[in-house]
Amino acid sequence: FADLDGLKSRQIDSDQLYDAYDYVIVGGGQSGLVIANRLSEDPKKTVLVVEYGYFDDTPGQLEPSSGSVYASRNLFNVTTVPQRGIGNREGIVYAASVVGGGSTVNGMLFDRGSADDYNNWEKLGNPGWGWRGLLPYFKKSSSFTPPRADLAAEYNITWDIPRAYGNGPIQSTFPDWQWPTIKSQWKAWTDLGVPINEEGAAGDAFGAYWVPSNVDQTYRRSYARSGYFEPVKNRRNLHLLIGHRVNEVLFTSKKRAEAVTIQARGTANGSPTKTVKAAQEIVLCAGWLHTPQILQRSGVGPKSLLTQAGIPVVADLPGVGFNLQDHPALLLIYQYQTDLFPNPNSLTNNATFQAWATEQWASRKGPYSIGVGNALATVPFPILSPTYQTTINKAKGQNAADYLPSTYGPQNVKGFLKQRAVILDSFGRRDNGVVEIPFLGGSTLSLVLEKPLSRGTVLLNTTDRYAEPVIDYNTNVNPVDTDIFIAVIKFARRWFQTPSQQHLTPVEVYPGSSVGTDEEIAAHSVNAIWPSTAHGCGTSAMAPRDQAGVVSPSLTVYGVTGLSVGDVSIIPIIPATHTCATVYAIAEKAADLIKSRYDPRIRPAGPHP
Ligand SMILES: Cc1cc2nc3c(=O)[nH]c(=O)nc-3n(C[C@H](O)[C@H](O)[C@H](O)COP(=O)(O)OP(=O)(O)OC[C@H]3O[C@@H](n4cnc5c(N)ncnc54)[C@H](O)[C@@H]3O)c2cc1C
Repeated sequence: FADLDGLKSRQIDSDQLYDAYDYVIVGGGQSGLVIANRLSEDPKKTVLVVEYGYFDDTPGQLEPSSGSVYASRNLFNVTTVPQRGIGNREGIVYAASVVGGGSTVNGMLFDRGSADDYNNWEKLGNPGWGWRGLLPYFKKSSSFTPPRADLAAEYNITWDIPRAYGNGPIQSTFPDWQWPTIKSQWKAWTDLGVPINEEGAAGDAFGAYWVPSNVDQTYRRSYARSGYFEPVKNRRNLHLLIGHRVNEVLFTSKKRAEAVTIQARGTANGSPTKTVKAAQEIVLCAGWLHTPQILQRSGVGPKSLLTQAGIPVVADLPGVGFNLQDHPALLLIYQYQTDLFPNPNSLTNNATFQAWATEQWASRKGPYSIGVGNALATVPFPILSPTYQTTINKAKGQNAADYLPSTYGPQNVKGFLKQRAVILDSFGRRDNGVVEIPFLGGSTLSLVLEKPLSRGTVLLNTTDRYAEPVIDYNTNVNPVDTDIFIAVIKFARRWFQTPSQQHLTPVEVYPGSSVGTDEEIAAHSVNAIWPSTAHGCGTSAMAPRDQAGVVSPSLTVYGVTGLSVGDVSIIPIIPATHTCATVYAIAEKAADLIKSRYDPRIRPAGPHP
């Protein structure tokens, strides 16, 4: 950050705010900074970004080895309501509050969903949002540098740059290190009939595949701030106001979004606010948790909720804050009794190895470059379980409303049924996964549910609209989700017992042999599942309006003008991937769509209506 002062020159005080900008972007997180960069490319357009968080310049934040330590200062301090599907436990909530948002704090695993996942979005009635419509934006946002040739050869690390990457600002590569045990783990997937794919990021994110980290070539975080914000620090037409919260969007009598109200962070609710106008558009990028909250606070949301909160209804949109999805997960812990040396535990239980690793890292080499790992198995249902068809039939036979929150009205149920139809098609496919199993050479596995049927809500606190919203993931309420957890635990146990892993002598530690039957696994899951792997999405979904959609395929909010959403909350169905790369593609596409509204010469890339 040699040029940090230059970077921060785009940062303004609230008394430097103009009265009006062409574009006002709410949230300077991951998507907000992408869109700010693209919209300010035209020096004649003025752009304001309002961000609640601050800059975080802590070096540890930028290293892969800090990837799993999520600093609380960069996250909103929120939790869920008791989750009835997991024994009334409260769930941890991950929502970033820092310049760069989730891209500043995340685990830097940089993967994409399968082509089928995005094609499902298009099938819901969102032309232009299938794999072909998004690939140009995946490419535009990212670039890839191959790893060391000897490491790639030894571990058979594969990639395909022409099919997957462009010259985009977010850099990605593989670390300088792999744990030897991972070789047997790769073979174990083949033992189980899981296909190995050369390049997951080319639409083939199913089976087992290598995934780069979003780091530069010295293994430092490559994120929205470094990739999209620092390079535009000299643009006079771009302002960033940090440490401020947008409270509401204000509408004209003709329902045109014309301004936002802004309050300094740390001041009491109800304190004076500043009002800033947008001549062209207000773009909400406040993330899955706060984009719906701002909409609801502004009178755009389910009428019954708004009425209860005493907020005049501008547009009755039952989907705002509904359709909440994430990837719930649980742990399976084994011990390799005859483990290879070194292994991931060597960093904590072997002082000599640790000292060597620290010395290596001083020259940006060795195990500390590895972060959260770089290999995933995203397992299709027909490979995961011989009874997958029974589960599909069970889901088809369900009365959907029985498992949705009681606040879901007819439009919400209709939207869910449309989703369910395409998801169940994907359940039967071999080119899309229902669970994800990350592996890196260790013997603790997170087993992650990729296509949950349970849906939750983010609802305005009706007695204090400026307090954090009420979050309910509704985790594990649909019994189909439990069935898939049962299947993945059994499958992962088989994986440890494959011939390829026997020389490591794997022994199960948790949950252990007392959890064997399906009933026992289901009961265990209730106590073991956590609701979120930080992939919250869906709360301002892109879908037809009569299916509880909040935004159109152009990302404009239904029922009003001058207002759009460009962040993770527009995702209609959670893809089987960590969401960061997808959010870059969404934000790049959002920027093109916004520009094209005001400049007919600009055509969004890919097929589009
Ligand atoms: C801890 C964590 C770990 C993750 N790990 C991974 C990973 O390894 N790989 C991966 O692919 N994905 C990961 N993700 C997910 C991914 O990073 C997010 O999906 C993505 O960053 C979301 O981008 P966004 O722009 O929608 O929201 P964000 O980046 O969260 O941006 C929203 C911004 O809006 C601001 N804001 C909120 N309310 C207001 C308001 N009222 N006024 C002004 N500003 C406001 C917030 O402070 C925030 O900066 C992780 C996420 C988290 C939080």
